[in-house]
Amino acid sequence: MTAAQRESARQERAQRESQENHVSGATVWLTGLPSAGKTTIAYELAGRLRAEGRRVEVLDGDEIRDFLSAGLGFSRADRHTNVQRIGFVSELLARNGVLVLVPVIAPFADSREAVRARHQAAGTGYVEVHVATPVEVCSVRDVKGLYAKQAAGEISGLTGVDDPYEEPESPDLRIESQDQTVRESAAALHALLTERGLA
Ligand SMILES: Nc1ncnc2c1ncn2[C@@H]1O[C@H](COP(=O)(O)OS(=O)(=O)O)[C@@H](OP(=O)(O)O)[C@H]1O
Ligand SMILES: Nc1ncnc2c1ncn2[C@@H]1O[C@H](COP(=O)(O)OP(=O)(O)O)[C@@H](O)[C@H]1O
Repeated sequence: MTAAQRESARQERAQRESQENHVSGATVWLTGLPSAGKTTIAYELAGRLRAEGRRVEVLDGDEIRDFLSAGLGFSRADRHTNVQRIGFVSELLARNGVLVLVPVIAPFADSREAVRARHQAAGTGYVEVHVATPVEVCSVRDVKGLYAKQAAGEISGLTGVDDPYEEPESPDLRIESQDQTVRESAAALHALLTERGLA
């Protein structure tokens, strides 16, 4: 079997599995700067969805970097590899009826597009959420002290400061977390998922 035939067979299998699963899973990717609120919103929403009886997983960026992406750094190539690995696992789970919340920076548009294309080819739902908290707010929150470390010259290559963040041009939802509570942010995303028949 050629590589093209293998890829075509893989896509057919993925589409068949997606159709056979009666509960529609999807990947919900929350992209944004460090301290934007991605993780907090993901866990708040996951709690609400689980209480409603939905199968949910959160693919937390930090956990992934401890296991699936252990050894990867923050170069452009490593971030791309990290995002593709997460996208691969997420699509597998989503295809099998799980609603997968992915609070991962994913700073490069081409990396995000490759993940979206993989979902599209398999017929698996994909929702992009830009947690669009401005860097001025993120750097005050500074949950992990990274902005302070960058300012002190202890680290470099911090997304949004001295490393690129390519904003999504047309996300399915943009959350301005600086203007609302965590519950309100999670509720906005819950409303979108309900509208799309995913929650
Ligand atoms: N240089 C640099 N730039 C950006 N982020 C950094 C960096 N060093 C460490 N961290 C912390 O790593 C956390 C996980 O990153 P991600 O896997 O989400 O990033 S990426 O999509 O691969 O770019 C990410 O988690 P969040 O703060 O939850 O976004 C950061 O806290
Ligand atoms: N509307 C909101 N949505 C999400 N987080 C918020 C909001 N308002 C304030 N925060 C706070 O911002 C911080 C975001 O941290 P975190 O979720 O770890 O960000 P990220 O995962 O994007 O790095 C938390 O301390 C959270 O309580």
